[in-house]
Amino acid sequence: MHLGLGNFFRAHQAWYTEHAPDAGDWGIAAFSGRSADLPNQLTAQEGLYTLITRAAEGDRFEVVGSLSAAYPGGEHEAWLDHLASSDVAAVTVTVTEAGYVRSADGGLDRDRPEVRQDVDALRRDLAAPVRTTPARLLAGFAARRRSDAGPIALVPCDNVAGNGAIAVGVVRDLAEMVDPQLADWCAEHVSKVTTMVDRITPRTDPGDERIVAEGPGWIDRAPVATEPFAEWVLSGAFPAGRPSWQDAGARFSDDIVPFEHRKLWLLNGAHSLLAYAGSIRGHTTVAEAVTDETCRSWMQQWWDEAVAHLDLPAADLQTYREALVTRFANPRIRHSLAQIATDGSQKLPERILPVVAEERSTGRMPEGAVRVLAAWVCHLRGHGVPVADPRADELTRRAAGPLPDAARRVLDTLDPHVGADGELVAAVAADAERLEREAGT
Ligand SMILES: NC(=O)c1ccc[n+]([C@@H]2O[C@H](COP(=O)([O-])OP(=O)(O)OC[C@H]3O[C@@H](n4cnc5c(N)ncnc54)[C@H](O)[C@@H]3O)[C@@H](O)[C@H]2O)c1
Ligand SMILES: O=P(O)(O)OC[C@@H](O)[C@@H](O)[C@H](O)[C@H](O)CO
Repeated sequence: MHLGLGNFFRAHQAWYTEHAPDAGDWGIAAFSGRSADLPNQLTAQEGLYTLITRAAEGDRFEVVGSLSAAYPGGEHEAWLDHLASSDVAAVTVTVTEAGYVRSADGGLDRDRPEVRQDVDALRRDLAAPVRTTPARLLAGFAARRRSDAGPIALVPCDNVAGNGAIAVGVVRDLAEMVDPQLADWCAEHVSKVTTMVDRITPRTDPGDERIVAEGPGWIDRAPVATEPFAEWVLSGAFPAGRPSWQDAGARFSDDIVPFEHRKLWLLNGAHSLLAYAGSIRGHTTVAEAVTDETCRSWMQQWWDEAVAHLDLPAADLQTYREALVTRFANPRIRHSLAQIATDGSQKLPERILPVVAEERSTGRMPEGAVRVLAAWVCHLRGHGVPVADPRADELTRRAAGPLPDAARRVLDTLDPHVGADGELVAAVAADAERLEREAGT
């Protein structure tokens, strides 16, 4: 099963399943977050869709057939029925960083109104409709317990370090509020799988339907375009089995941390830098921003700081950096900076702050990281692409007004230690002033 039926899942987990040699033994029932458009369209196409692999030299087309059913998120009964079946061995999840509804301490944000509503609903009836991801998972596991369908693997595929522990943790936090015995059942039956996922997959371009019609000649109302590169590293047990993803290129590792950090800091960190600083400089896509010499030098500066804290061979990291420049510069992938800039409050703690903490603990001022934070502050002050963030109101309020104080108020929301670091705040404020000056405001 999958929760978070969107473009990335279709280009990544569904594609790995399609390419596993035992693909014929498996199928995926996928549920959207809420919207019905994509699941309904996919159902009308019998779950089939075109994956366009978009290289700089041209497109390759393939029909992916691993999706056996697609449901709007609201179809809660179907969700429970599937999870209650012993045929289901694993549930993969892509619901964005914000979808895990965590508080600053990393656990479930118990005070969020939607979490409170779900707790009340589940206390009344474990099969009641619920909205948040932790509650949907918990309700599904309760249905599985009722039907005695056995263990299952929980496989989050969002860009968050330690995503396995995070997903299991928010479900456990919720279970303890709803039914402690269910928490015990989950501890015994839900296997935590941690993953590093990578494949740049932007929103579908409106012209892609026509490209598919004119290329292979298929009528497809839901194609998805992605880059040629794909990587999946997993760590954890699958007690009820899984497709042979390793034969489709996935890697299983007991030590996933260096891979997670390499990807989140180098790829996603650079993406965030380009999204905020690049859009302030007038760019709209990653490919445009990365051809700007200034943005590129800022990116290299950030990478120099980040790689110093990665426990991987230097030559591998250099190769990875060079490949990233090529991937970002792919002129045929239109990855909008506005899409990447969303939810900065959830992303920057993953992508930038671990390096800031390491650097500051040695007394250094990481100028590359400072620039990312400064560009985010400017973004919250109205520069570059518009703000879209679950905490947008609070953040834009904090970011308004004279700069050193505004920067401190904003950084405080990411991590109170960061907000309390006077030298860092001053450096971010000075950089933000510079960026605003250069942007002509
Ligand atoms: N697109 C990429 O290049 C890429 C690469 C690696 C990882 N990812 C991960 O996958 C996630 C989804 O990316 P996508 O490109 O598929 O996006 P998308 O917008 O195409 O699909 C996202 C899906 O998640 C659901 N969703 C969104 N917010 C939710 C929430 N708060 N609670 C529950 N469901 C929610 C949506 O309804 C939709 O079904 C990213 O946030 C990221 O963590 C994406
Ligand atoms: O998907 P998000 O919103 O977490 O982040 C935007 C991009 O940085 C991200 O999607 C990358 O393209 C992806 O992580 C590449 O594997």
